[in-house]
Order: sequence, then structure tokens, then C-alpha cells
Amino acid sequence: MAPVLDLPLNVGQIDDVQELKKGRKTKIPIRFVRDVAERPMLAATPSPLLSSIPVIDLKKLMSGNKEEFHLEILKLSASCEEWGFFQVINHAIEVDLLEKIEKMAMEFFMLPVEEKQKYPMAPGTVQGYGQAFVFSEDQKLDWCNMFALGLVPHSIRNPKLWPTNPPMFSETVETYSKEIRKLCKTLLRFIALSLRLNANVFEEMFRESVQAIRMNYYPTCPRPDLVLGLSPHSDGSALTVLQQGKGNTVGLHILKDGTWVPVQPVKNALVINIGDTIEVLTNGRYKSSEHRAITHKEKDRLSIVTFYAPSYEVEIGPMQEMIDESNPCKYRRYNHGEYSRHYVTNKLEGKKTLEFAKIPPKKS
Ligand SMILES: O=C(O)CCC(=O)C(=O)O
Ligand SMILES: [Fe+2]
Repeated sequence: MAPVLDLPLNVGQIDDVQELKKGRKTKIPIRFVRDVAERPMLAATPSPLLSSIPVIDLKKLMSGNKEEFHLEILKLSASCEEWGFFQVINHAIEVDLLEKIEKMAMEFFMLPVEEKQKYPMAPGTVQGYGQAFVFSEDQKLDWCNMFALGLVPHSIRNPKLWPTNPPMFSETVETYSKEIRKLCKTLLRFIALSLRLNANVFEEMFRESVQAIRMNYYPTCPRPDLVLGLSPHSDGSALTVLQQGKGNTVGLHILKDGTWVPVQPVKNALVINIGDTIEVLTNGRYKSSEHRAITHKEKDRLSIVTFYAPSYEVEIGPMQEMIDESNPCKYRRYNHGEYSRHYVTNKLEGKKTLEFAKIPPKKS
């Protein structure tokens, strides 16, 4: 992943949530207890109208007749504009592979803590096992264990972080990442078409795109009402592909028009979201929505998340086609590597990271 902070950081004690659980204590350590305004308010049920994000059928885009294609492209465009999220079905990735990576990830998280800590995530970095995005002693912690790896290009990989246990881990991650890469390229072609742009525009612009994977494991929590599984954030990627564990409970929430909307898992679907890079490139037309994860009292949850982004040397800024009199340019131009560094060296805090790219509105 991108370069990280050189400073020594004092991040205080970071308890491993799976180990806390083994202690069978019902009292949540104070570092995990959120301020009242941040707590998830689980009792409040959102309107049923809001309870599902759009589902895109990739088969209709790849091989549907003219009418099916047209309707699906319109749906894709509306999903990216209004939600910044959709679920994709008929994505052509074998269910076996999805099941295999899920099994590997679970096997990894179930290893004894000493085994997992052989791949430590150093404070202020985002690869290895632990909690990312923690920069100070007084920062609240997420009820989550993460394991993250840089995959593509080869130079961002840290070979010391590739587990040899469970066996086949690296082989499965390689195969999976290739398939997800193909899917991202395909989706970006349709996203370009939905904007009436040349289908290759993103692929050509991104050069050798960067890809990283993060596995998030949310153990059960005695007080889901007090904690967050993952703090609210938007993703710094161009596109993110999220696989939820089979039979997962609802855990992912998207902020839409000021309301947290739970994402109902759809069997064998993958959840796709627009990252900050596409928001900037489209001058805000396609949104990188704020999202978070919550925990559950009786059910643990796993998510396997792939971040797909341009090569670090690429310059990003709103595309000319996205700017006109009624849509003045909202973001400045910057180098993607610079943004990536900014993203990974700041705590997750809603869409605050994207302030980096915003042009302040003119005072009248
Ligand atoms: O686990 C989830 O559903 C959310 C994960 C996520 O947003 C992330 O890893 O960036
Ligand atoms: Fe995310």
C-alpha cells in the first residue's frame, strides 16, 4: 500500500477483540465505548423503502439484449449517483472461490493470537494483522480484527506478511485477487459507458492499478449498542468490492440522505462501492458514500474487501467532460500516491479525508 508515517506513534493499548471475548467479560473496555452521538441506535428501524441498495445484473450488461443492456446501464448510473453502492449478481466469479477465500479467512482469524501476531500491523500502517487507522492514545477503537495485504503491483507486497498457515492461503488470495481485478476492470468499463464516456477511459488513465485486500472479522459483542465494528468512512479507492461471509447478519450500513441504511446480504452477490477517486474524477456526480459496520450480540461476521485504485503516479482531477457551467469544478488536481498517503495516515472519520481534494466554494 502507499507509503506510511515515519514518526514513532503512541497509540496506547490496543486490545485484540477476539481475546477480550475469550475473557468472557461483559463490560466493554472504555476505549471501545463510543460517544453517544456515534453509537449505532440499533432499535431504530429505517423505512422499508430505504432498506435495500440496488442490485445490478452483470449478465444483462455483458450479454443482454439491447433493451436489457439499456435498462441495466440506467440502473447502474442511478445507483452510483444516488447511493454510491450497489450489489452485483451474475458476476461470473465461481461460488467455490468465494467460499474458499471465506474459509481461509475464517481459518486465519481462528488461529491462536500468537500465530496471527507473527504478521503484526505496525502502528500507523495498513498491512498485516491488527487495527488500522489508529494514530493516538485517546482514539476510540473499532470492534474488529483486520488482516490486510497489498497485492498489486508486486512492489507494494510485504512478503513477510503472507501467512503459511493455513496452507494454500497465498494461492487462494492470488486466484481471488485476479478474479476480482477482472471484475473491477469490467465494472469500470460499464461505469464509463454509464457516464457516456469511452469504455476504456479509466483503464487507460489508471495504468498499472493498485490492488489491496482487507479481511475484517467482527466477533460477537455483548453490547453492540455501544460500539462500532468499523468507524464511518468513505473508501480512498476508485472502486471497492466487498464480499460478505455466507449467512452473515446485516453489518454494513450506508449513510443515505442522513439515515444509516443497513445492507441486506443477497446470496452470492458482491457489494460494490464507488471510492473517493471516482467521486473526484466525475466531479461529484458519482458518490463515494460514507459507510460503517456494526456488530451483533450472537453472530460474528466476516467481510473480505478489495480496494482497486490507480497507479500511485497518476494525476487525478475532475474530467473535463464532467465540468460545465452548472457543474463547476469542485476538486483540485493531485497525485494519487499523495492522496493514498494522506488517506492511510489519517483516522477514519466520515468523508473528512476527501477534504484534501476539495476546492473551497467561492465566497460571494
Ligand atoms: O465489513 C464491512 O461491511 C465494511 C468494510 C469496509 O467498509 C472496509 O473495509 O472499508
Ligand atoms: Fe469501506
